[in-house]
Amino acid sequence: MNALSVDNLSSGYAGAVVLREVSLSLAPGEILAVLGKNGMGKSTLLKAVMGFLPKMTGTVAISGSEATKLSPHRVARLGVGYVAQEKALFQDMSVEENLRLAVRRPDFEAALAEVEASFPFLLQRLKQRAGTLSGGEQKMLLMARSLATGAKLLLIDEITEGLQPSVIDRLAGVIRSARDRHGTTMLLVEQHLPFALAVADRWAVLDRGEIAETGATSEPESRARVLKHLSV
Ligand SMILES: Nc1ncnc2c1ncn2[C@@H]1O[C@H](COP(=O)(O)OP(=O)(O)OP(=O)(O)O)[C@@H](O)[C@H]1O
Repeated sequence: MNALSVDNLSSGYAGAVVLREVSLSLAPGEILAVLGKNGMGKSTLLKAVMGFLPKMTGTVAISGSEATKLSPHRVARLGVGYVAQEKALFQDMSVEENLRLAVRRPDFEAALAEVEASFPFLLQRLKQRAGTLSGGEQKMLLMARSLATGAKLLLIDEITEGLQPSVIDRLAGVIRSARDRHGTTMLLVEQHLPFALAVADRWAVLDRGEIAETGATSEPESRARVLKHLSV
């Protein structure tokens, strides 16, 4: 059974159709990178799957459960985490409070172990107010927090934006390791092509709200095939 199945999904904003009959599926533990130029509908896809936007037509199923009409809260309860700047941190709360609020499991120690495995520097910052972390550090906390929740499916929107190259490399390792240890399935929207190709198993290019092309990242011609769509 697929961890995520999206079938013929169309969605958008008050009268404007952005996604047009998008279909994709992810097997459990699979990582799919969605690429494309600015404004092609990548973030819209994640928002529609998460339930922030109305689905005009089509269906979404999460681990076989029908999720097309569910609110974000109910989608989250199916084990889905949404990692995006706009659903970001509680700026006035400490790093620890941010983790405690997101991680509802009783064993907070296990969550801290997950943080240590991803970005250990955060353990020295538990009492610091999240809003006083640097932009890059906030992104690392966002990612560490999502992994610590134990979500089965993560929807990750441009996590690399604004991060320095060494942190991007570390993040790639963190994501692959989390997938290998927990079998987390991930749908990630990315602008950073080398990161996307290093982390994902498969890629899909969105062009004006439609899936234009897909491939496996193991295929040597992947980079050239994606770049063809990204040139202005
Ligand atoms: N709240 C909104 N109301 C109306 N239109 C919107 C809204 N949010 C996004 N759009 C439009 O939907 C289209 C797709 O936007 P989306 O953010 O999904 O693109 P994207 O592929 O993620 O782009 P980028 O790489 O620039 O982040 C754009 O034309 C955008 O202007």
